[in-house]
Amino acid sequence: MPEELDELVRHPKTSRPGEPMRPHNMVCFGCGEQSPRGLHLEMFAGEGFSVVAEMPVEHWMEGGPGVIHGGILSSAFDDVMGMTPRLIGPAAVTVHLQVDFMRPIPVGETLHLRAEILGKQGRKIYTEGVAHLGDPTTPVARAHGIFVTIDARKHFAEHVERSARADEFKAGKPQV
Ligand SMILES: CCCCCCCC/C=C\CCCCCCCC(=O)SCCNC(=O)CCNC(=O)[C@H](O)C(C)(C)COP(=O)(O)OP(=O)(O)OC[C@H]1O[C@@H](n2cnc3c(N)ncnc32)[C@H](O)[C@@H]1OP(=O)(O)O
Repeated sequence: MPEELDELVRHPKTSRPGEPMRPHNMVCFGCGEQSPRGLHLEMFAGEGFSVVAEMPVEHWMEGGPGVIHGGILSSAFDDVMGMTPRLIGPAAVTVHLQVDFMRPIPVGETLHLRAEILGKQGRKIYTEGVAHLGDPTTPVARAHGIFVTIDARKHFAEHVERSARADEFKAGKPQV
């Protein structure tokens, strides 16, 4: 992370600590409640510049016998960490995601995820994610990611007609 960082300012309209964060797209694999095969993560604003979520580890998420698949864990981190830019304003997309798998994460447990903004420089937002199984002093995974702010309308303009919700988006309802 660079040494010279911008000041972080909470967006006046973002969720307050304890309040739900609005999904960025109802069919998002991570947080969309209408995603047919998604993680259906419900996220809440935490203290400071953080977002928290809980994810029950279900059988369909299995990778090694009885434990979570690494890609599912990475997806969960991507989405929870990807929600943090909303605390300060514009939408941002992942350009870099690094995951440390520290301990096995068994099926049947509930994964507690917390993501926070470490710093911002220009369009780049540096974030960290931590996951535990109920005891915050024993993390089972950690992630670091860089998100870059975008003009969402322009960024998705070329692809939006492939969306499961293309009609709504094209009708000018970017209400997500
Ligand atoms: C009409 C429709 C309306 C719809 C409205 C819907 C609203 C929805 C809202 C919000 C959605 C949020 C969704 C979150 C979902 C969870 C997160 C994901 O899974 S996202 C999916 C995976 N990610 C991507 O698909 C990005 C693919 N990448 C790109 O498209 C480009 O790289 C982009 C646009 C992000 C940046 O490209 P450039 O050309 O604009 O800018 P450059 O100069 O390349 O990068 C900007 C800065 O970032 C650094 N950078 C870029 N990549 C880097 C990297 N890999 N590592 C480190 N730094 C990197 C660069 O060095 C540069 O830094 P320096 O400003 O010069 O200091």
